Amino acid sequence: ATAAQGTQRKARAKGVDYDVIVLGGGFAGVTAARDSMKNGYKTLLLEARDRLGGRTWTKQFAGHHVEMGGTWIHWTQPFVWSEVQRYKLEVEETPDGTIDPGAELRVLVEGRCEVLTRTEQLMPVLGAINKYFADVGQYWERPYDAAFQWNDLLKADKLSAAQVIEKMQLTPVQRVAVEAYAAGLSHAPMEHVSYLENNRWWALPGSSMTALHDSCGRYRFKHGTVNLINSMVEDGKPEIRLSSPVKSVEDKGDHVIVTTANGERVTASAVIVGLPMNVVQNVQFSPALDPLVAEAGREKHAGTGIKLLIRVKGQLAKTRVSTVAAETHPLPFIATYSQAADHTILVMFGPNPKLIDYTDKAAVQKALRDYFPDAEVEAVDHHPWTDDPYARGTWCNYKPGWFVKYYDHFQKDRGNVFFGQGDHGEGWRGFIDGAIGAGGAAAQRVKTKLG
Ligand SMILES: Cc1cc2nc3c(=O)[nH]c(=O)nc-3n(C[C@H](O)[C@H](O)[C@H](O)COP(=O)(O)OP(=O)(O)OC[C@H]3O[C@@H](n4cnc5c(N)ncnc54)[C@H](O)[C@@H]3O)c2cc1C
Repeated sequence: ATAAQGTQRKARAKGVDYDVIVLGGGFAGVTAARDSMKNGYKTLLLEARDRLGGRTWTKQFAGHHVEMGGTWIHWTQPFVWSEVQRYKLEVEETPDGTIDPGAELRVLVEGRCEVLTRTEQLMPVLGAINKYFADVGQYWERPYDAAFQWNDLLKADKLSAAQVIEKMQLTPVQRVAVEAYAAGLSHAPMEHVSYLENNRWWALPGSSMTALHDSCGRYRFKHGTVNLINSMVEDGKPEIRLSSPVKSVEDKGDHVIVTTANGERVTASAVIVGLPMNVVQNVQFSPALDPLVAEAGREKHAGTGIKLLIRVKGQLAKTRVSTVAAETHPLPFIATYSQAADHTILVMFGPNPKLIDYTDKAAVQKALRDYFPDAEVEAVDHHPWTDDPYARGTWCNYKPGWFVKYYDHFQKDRGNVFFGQGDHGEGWRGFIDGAIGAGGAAAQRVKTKLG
């Protein structure tokens, strides 16, 4: 991303360096910084890494540009889609990523690989997945308004995916598919998967499997998520300091002092926090963070899995193909990411990044051969998001019991410190869309405060 011209502007209040300082340069922070500049404020964005984008990262892998983190977007996601329209960004389709009639589904079950191709083989699996989500209307008639059915949410808050699936009458094949599906949405082991969170995803695009797959696995930025990050930066031109991890934030009442680990000290009238839920407590806030916000960060949201990119020789099947297995298998959910004449890029989502050494091509090939006996793995890559000190997790999903425990404590502004974190909020929380929404809303609240 380009650095900027924010320095040319003067802060409005006397005695401060900036009107607004934004912490974190993911989609939430970049949106907040762009909007603050557009609102007329001298704005500084402080980012710990040497790049912007946070949990999105467009990178080269085995001859393709790929996304190591957040990837798919859709027009049912209002904030990101308005950016796509605003900057006229191109999107491209993913060749696969769906389990629907017409595709081939390989299921590892009871030590064998079942290949489901015909509609009558696939329908019972799709039916079971539909059944898993059958209660959605009871909880999420309005997925942007948790308060609307709050009492119903509280009743189901403690339910894990594992508990719900346990009570369903399923064939072994159906069970594997439903479990892989629930764990795939949450990027977490089954007992950490909140049934309510799974249902929220189902409700958001319109409570159908086609709509869910289209919104979470079909369309992506043709020139990468970095294309939108760069468009926002060029548009807003905030001042940006990379490699500047924030250490402390002190609200003095009429100004806020921000100190970085490099020892820089900058002041502003307002601060917008765009940090991930799982690391926000590493910054020392004065006054202190709400203890429950810090506790949630230490406990960590459910998203702790791995997204692995695998380049394999040739094509694995004649049709579109996806695979599912139990969560104890190293590769429990695979779809096609890109195709070329002589190779295929697969994307794999699993709940446990430590199950095998995912940097080891041979280990990945061995596991892949459970589905495709002749598969030849040419390259693998992933980013260890859960070990990454500036993320400590993948996409945000609440654990069972979190609505009761934490919901009322998230996203509460305090004094001159405003919380615009993509891991919080209503609707597509935990997505690129939710981050843009949260950052934009925080910038708007700052505008109301500063005038
Ligand atoms: C593997 C994976 C797959 C995903 N798939 C999708 C998908 O397909 N579609 C989708 O919409 N979403 C997806 N997501 C989720 C999406 O990427 C995130 O929800 C979104 O990018 C979060 O944006 P954010 O700005 O809230 O947080 P982040 O992107 O994490 O940004 C926070 C920033 O704060 C910085 N930071 C942390 N600590 C400090 C500090 N002390 N000082 C300064 N800066 C700091 C971080 O370096 C980071 O840049 C996926 C995420 C992952 C990891």
